[in-house]
This record gives sequence, C-alpha cells and structure tokens, in this order.
Amino acid sequence: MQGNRHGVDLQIQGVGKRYGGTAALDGVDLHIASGELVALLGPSGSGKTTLLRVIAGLLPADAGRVLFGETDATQLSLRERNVGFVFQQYALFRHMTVAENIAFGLRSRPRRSRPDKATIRRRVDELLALIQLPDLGGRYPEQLSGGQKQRVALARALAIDPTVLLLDEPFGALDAKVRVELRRWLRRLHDQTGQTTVFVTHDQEEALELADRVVVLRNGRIEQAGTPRQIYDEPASPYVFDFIGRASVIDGDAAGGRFLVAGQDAAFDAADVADGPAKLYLRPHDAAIGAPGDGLDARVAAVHRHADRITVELELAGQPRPLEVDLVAAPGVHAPATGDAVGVRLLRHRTYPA
Ligand SMILES: Nc1ncnc2c1ncn2[C@@H]1O[C@H](COP(=O)(O)OP(=O)(O)OP(=O)(O)O)[C@@H](O)[C@H]1O
Repeated sequence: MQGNRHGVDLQIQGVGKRYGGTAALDGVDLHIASGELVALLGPSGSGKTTLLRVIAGLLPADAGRVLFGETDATQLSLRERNVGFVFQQYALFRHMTVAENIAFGLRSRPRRSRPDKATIRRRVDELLALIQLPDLGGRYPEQLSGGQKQRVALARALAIDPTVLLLDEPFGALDAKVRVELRRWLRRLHDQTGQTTVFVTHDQEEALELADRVVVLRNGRIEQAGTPRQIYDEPASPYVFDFIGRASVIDGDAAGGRFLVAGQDAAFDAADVADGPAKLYLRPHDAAIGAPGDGLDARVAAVHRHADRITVELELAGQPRPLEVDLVAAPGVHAPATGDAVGVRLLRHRTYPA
C-alpha cells in the first residue's frame, strides 16, 4: 500500500441540496484528484457535512451529480461506492475488540468477495501497525483513549480499501493537544497511503496544516478553493481573509491604483480593485511600527502582552476600528507605550471593493 495513489478521482458537478427554504448546498462544483487530501472548511451551517454525506451516498442531492472516476455515483449502490467514513463521535462497536472492529467491513462482505480468515487477520495486523497500535487488537473500545479510538475508526475505514476516505470532524471531540498530534499523524499516514481523502473541519489551523487543498464554504457555496498558501496569502474575498486568520481593516477609497485614507494618499497600492470605496485588509504581522512620519500617522490606543507576542492597537484618524499590529516578544524588541504617536508602514495587504 506504501507510496501508491489510492482511490478514484471525484467530480462534484452543480450539486444542490435544499431543506425547506434553506439551500444547504447551492451549485457546488469541485474536482478532487486521486490521492488528494482536501479539507472542507467553513463555519457552522456552511454545508460541509451535507457535502460529505452527498459524496458518501448517505444523502441524495436535489441537483447535479457526483462522479466516481467515470461513473455517475447515483448508478452505484452504497456498497459499490465503497467509501470509508469516520465520524466525530467514536462509532466503534462496543461489544467487539479492536481487531474485530477493524475486520468488520471485510467480514460482512458477501461470500464471493470476502477474503479468507488468514488474509483478514493479515490485513488487520497491517492496519494495527499502520495506526501504531500493534498490541491493542485484543482490547475493547472502552479500554482506549479518545485519540486511540479515532485511530481505530480510521483503520476500520481503511480496511475495505475505500475509493475515498471521508472524515467528518474526526478529531472534534478531542482536546487541543491530542488534536494537533493526531492531525500530524494523519498527514504522515496520508503520505504513506496516498488515499483520496475529504476532511471536514471548522478549524482553519487544522485545515491549513493538514490539507493539500482547502475548500472554503459559505452558505452552501464554494467561496475559494486553493492550496493552504493561496488561501492564507491570497484570500479571494474579505470573508476568506477574516475566516482564515486575524485581520485588521482600514476603510478608504481606491483611486488610480492608490489607496486613500480620509482623502490622503496613504502610499499603499490598491492595484487589485477598481476606483471607489474600498477596504484594505492586513494580518497583524504584516505591518511595522516606526517613528511619526514613517508611513501613516497613528496613535497607540493599547498594548497587550501575550506569551510570544505583543499586540499593539493603533488608532488611525477617521477609522472606526483600531488597527492591530503584532510585535514578536523577543529580547531587544521595544513596544511603544499607550498614547505614543507613531508611524505605521504596511508590509503586505490586500484591497477589496467595499
Ligand atoms: N436534516 C436537516 N434538516 C433541515 N436542515 C438541515 C438538515 N441538515 C442540515 N440542515 C441545514 O443545512 C445547512 C448546512 O448544514 P451542514 O450540517 O451541512 O453544515 P456544516 O457546515 O456541516 O455545519 P456544522 O459545522 O455545524 O456541522 C444548515 O443551514 C443546516 O441547518
């Protein structure tokens, strides 16, 4: 299984799903290549789980279609789709051992396609090694930690050699530290198996760290799909910018490729928007504070010290919200004091029409 690309490619074409007046999915188009690990990211209610369930065949779409390779999935039974599914809650069978849980999908195959006992045992041992729990095959689920249970759930899903692995917030019920460990583990596992995987999360850090490609959903539509770097560095809209990380916003106007704040040329370019009211977005680490006159004039409204950084809130004339700028809390870094007059230069920003 090592190093191979596993699974089919998926084409999601114009998929729609309504619940009464609500469009849970509204014309979703997405191509997932064989071997890709894709994260579906979005706030609660954006349609992530609905899309995953439509791919799995657990929920019929009202419009559009899903292709598994060349085949329209509506032609396929659940068994023929052969997807591996892992839910947020541990859905292990409590009365079965870990090994029996992992073997379940193979044992319940019709006799024709069921591997013999020795083959199943070998496959279970392989999977126990893969999830790094080689000695726990004889335990029952209640004798495992939450993180171990989710690894077993993953092994059970992989046992059937699925066409696609679908994970719905698989680490959502675990504490923060275990979550981080498990997502790194899942990434390494994916690098070994190359299994086509779709992963639902509302945690942007999890999506950015784990996925080859991140799909940001909003109200049942795809707002942006791209590599983690594209999503973070080139957010297609203020929605994505805000959702993906901390953002500060300056209101102004774009005019001839320049950004004007309160009618003054702020010396920031705004080449990416047409003339008119505009909003400039930046990350707190993408600005530098200097002496008055060095960039835009500002006044320090507050200074917040965190373990690893200092966040300076800056008031800009005529702006409704303060601008947040982060300084690294390292020896030799001097933070300005509340009330100081300073200048602020932007190292990187994006502008959008207001
Ligand atoms: N069975 C249902 N009946 C009615 N409305 C539903 C049903 N399932 C989902 N919805 C609605 O469809 C929309 C999308 O829901 P979905 O569960 O796909 O979102 P999600 O992004 O997975 O959210 P969460 O992160 O909270 O799980 C929501 O507005 C939700 O209220």
